[in-house]
Amino acid sequence: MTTPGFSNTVVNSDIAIASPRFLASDNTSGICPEAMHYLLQANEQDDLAYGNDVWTERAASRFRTLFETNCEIFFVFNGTAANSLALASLCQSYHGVICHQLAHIETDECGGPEFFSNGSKLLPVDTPMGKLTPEGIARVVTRRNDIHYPRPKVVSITQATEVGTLYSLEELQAIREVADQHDLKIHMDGARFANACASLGVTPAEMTWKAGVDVLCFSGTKNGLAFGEAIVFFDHELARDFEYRCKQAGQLASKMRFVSAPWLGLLENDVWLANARHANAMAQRLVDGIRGIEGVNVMFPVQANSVFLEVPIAAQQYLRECGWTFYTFIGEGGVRFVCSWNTSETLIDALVADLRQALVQRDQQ
Ligand SMILES: Cc1ncc(COP(=O)(O)O)c(C=O)c1O
Ligand SMILES: C[C@H](O)[C@H](N)C(=O)O
Repeated sequence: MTTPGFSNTVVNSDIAIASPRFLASDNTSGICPEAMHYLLQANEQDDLAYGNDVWTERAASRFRTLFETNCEIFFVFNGTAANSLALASLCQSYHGVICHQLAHIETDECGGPEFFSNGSKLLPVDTPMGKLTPEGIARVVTRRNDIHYPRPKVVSITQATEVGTLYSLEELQAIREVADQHDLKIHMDGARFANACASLGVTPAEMTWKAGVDVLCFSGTKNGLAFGEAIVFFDHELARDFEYRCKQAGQLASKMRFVSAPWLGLLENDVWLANARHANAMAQRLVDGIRGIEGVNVMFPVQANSVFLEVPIAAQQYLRECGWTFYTFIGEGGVRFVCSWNTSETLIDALVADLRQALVQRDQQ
C-alpha cells in the first residue's frame, strides 16, 4: 500500500497499526478528548442547519472573547479552502498576492487560491528562513507598475511558517508598515497559529489585529480537531457576503454544529494552547535528542512543532523500514517531522534511537 504524498514509500499496515509512527504531519493526529466531548454533546439532540445552530454561535462568541474584539468567524472544512476563500475576499482577479516561495498557498494547495480568486496571481518571494521581509515585499511591489502586470494587493504570511520558523511581533509590525505604504491587505495562514502563540508567549490579539493582520485562517485540524478551520475577519467590510463565497465553494456545512462545536473543546480552558505547547515541547525533545548524531543536521531553527533534518538517503530508507513516516518534499528538502498534541515522549525517544541506529547502519554499509 502506498500512501498519497509518500512517493515510493510502502507503509506496512502491520507496523502502522501496531505502533503508529506517523510524524510526517500534525494532520495524522486524532481528535483530542475535549473536542470529542463537544462533538458528542452536539449530537445529543437535533439542531438547525447551515450554521444557525446554538453551537456555532457559542463557538463564534468564544472566538470574539479569545481575540478580544468583535471579529467575524466562518467555519470551513480545511485549510486550503480557508486560505483560498480568504484570499479571494481580499483581492480582485487582476491583483497579486505576495507570498513566500515556500508558502503552502504556493506549493501545496493545487492552485486553489488562484482558482477561487478567479486568477489572482501569487507573487512568490525568496527570502531566508521561510519568512517574508519588508524589503522583499517592497521589491515585489515596486518592480513593476505598468498595466501589464497584476497589481499587488495582499501579503500572505504563514505563522508558524512552512519550515517551522516564526515571525516576531516586531517583524509582523514591520510588515504591516510596508503594507500600509503600498495599500496591501494582510492574510495570515494560521495552520500552526496555536503553536506560534504558544512559542512566542503572546496573545492571539497581539499576533493578529494588533499587529495589523486583516484575516486569519486558524487551523483546528492541526490542534486536535478531526477537521475544521476558523476564518477570522478583523475587518467587517472584508467579510461582506463571505458566507455566499463559502456556500458557492461547497464549504457551508449543513450540519455545521459538528464543525463548530468541537472548537469549544479547544477554546475552553485554553486547551488549544496546551495542545500547542505539548507539540512544541515534543519538537524540542526531538531536536535535543538528535544533538550530536553524526550526519544528521537541523536545517531550520525549531521554533514551533516542526523539525527539518538533513538525513542521508540510506538512513531515510532505514527509518522507513522501521515504520516511520515523514515528508521530504516540503520546505527546502530534507526530512520533516511534525509533532502534535498527542505526540508522546516515548515516540520521540524511539525516533531518536532509530535515527541513531540508522546512522550506525549507514556507516557499516
Ligand atoms: C502551512 C499550511 N497551510 C495550510 C494548510 C492546510 O492544508 P489542508 O487543506 O490540507 O487542510 C496546511 C496543511 O497542513 C499547512 O501546512
Ligand atoms: C502536506 C501538506 O503540506 C500538509 N499541509 C502538511 O503540512 O502536512
